[in-house]
Amino acid sequence: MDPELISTARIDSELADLERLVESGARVAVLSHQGSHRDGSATSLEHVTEHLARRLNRPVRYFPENASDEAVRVSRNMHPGDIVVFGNTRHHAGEEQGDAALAYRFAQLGDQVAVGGFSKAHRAHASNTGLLEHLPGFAAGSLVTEARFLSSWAGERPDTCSAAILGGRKPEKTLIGLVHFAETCDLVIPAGVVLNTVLRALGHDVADSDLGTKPAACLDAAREVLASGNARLHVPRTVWAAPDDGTTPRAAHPVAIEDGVPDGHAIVDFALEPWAAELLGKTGRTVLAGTPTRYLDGHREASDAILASLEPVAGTTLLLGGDTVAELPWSGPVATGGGSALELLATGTCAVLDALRNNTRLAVSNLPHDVPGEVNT
Ligand SMILES: Nc1ncnc2c1ncn2[C@@H]1O[C@H](COP(=O)(O)OP(=O)(O)O)[C@@H](O)[C@H]1O
Ligand SMILES: O=C(OP(=O)(O)O)[C@H](O)COP(=O)(O)O
Repeated sequence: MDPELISTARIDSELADLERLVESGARVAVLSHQGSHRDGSATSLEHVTEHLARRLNRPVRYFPENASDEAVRVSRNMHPGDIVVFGNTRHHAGEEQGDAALAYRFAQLGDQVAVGGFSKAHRAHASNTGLLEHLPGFAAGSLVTEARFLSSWAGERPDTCSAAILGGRKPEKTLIGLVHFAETCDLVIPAGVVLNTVLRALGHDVADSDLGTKPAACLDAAREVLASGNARLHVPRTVWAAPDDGTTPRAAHPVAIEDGVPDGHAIVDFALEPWAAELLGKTGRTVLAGTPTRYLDGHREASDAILASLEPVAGTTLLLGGDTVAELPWSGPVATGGGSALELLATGTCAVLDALRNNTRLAVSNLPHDVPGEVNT
């Protein structure tokens, strides 16, 4: 595997669709995302092209732009069966803002959209919902497969004991996951940044613990969940705190939560209470979204205890999310989307699925002639 690709699961889930398209004579312009314009983490996707070419056993070209006249020229010179990966959509500020002019430029690369990439189906971005304002589109097999698979996990199951473990760093784990599963599950185990937020909402000192990218909104959501009293929440008596950036496993030490996390320290792990481990072993359905601890940095106690309590059996346990699936040793059922899967489970839909439903009108009419103005790059 390419060392830059920690996990290829999300790319590989699109291979069958790409094969089907080229075999039917389509010219395939691939638009995909990684990182963010906001923090400068978006990089070239050339290494992805190499992986695709290897897996598809056919040439796949890379063109680093996607909204320029040159990119449109490249797309118009493609032949049936060609695949070109265009530049990372996150190089543009307008992508995550759902900028209409940028979406229009993306739409010049083709004449229909096959929407895959389930993991970003909850984002109303220029390259997914935006593009569907301008071109007729359809759900690629990868999107249909994940959405259909997850539908059996939606809703409540009063006939069985259910649990949710919510970890990781992204705010969706709190804003969607904690809020939703507190209503529908018998046991919720806050972990990762969700745990730090819940401990803070309970009035504990979490010192320099990571509170994610939307700390205020997540804190409000955690307070509401606690005030509702709906959920049986696991709150550990002991957490593991590490100084500095927590990357040295031996530097972590146990801290009684009542004593508060020492200054200059951050929570990196926690001790799963025996009653929760026992209950997890008896659940009929458990969802785990977000790595529970700083697993790759060697902080593994709670993650290992949780995984040891779970059965890797279809219909019983589901692991959700890019990093979660890539980081944890797990051979059971998974979904490649984290936030998108939580959104689908909580609301029954996602931004992209809604946009596809609205797009049927466009699919039978002519393409729009009104060209928005400036591209926001
Ligand atoms: N206590 C913690 N503090 C900071 N980061 C954490 C903590 N626990 C887990 N994490 C990090 O969360 C990351 C995964 O988060 P996230 O991106 O939300 O998951 P996913 O991609 O599966 O949706 C992991 O890389 C892990 O190191
Ligand atoms: O949310 C995502 O994955 P995740 O919820 O599994 O972390 C998608 O990769 C979307 O990426 P983004 O969070 O950069 O918009």
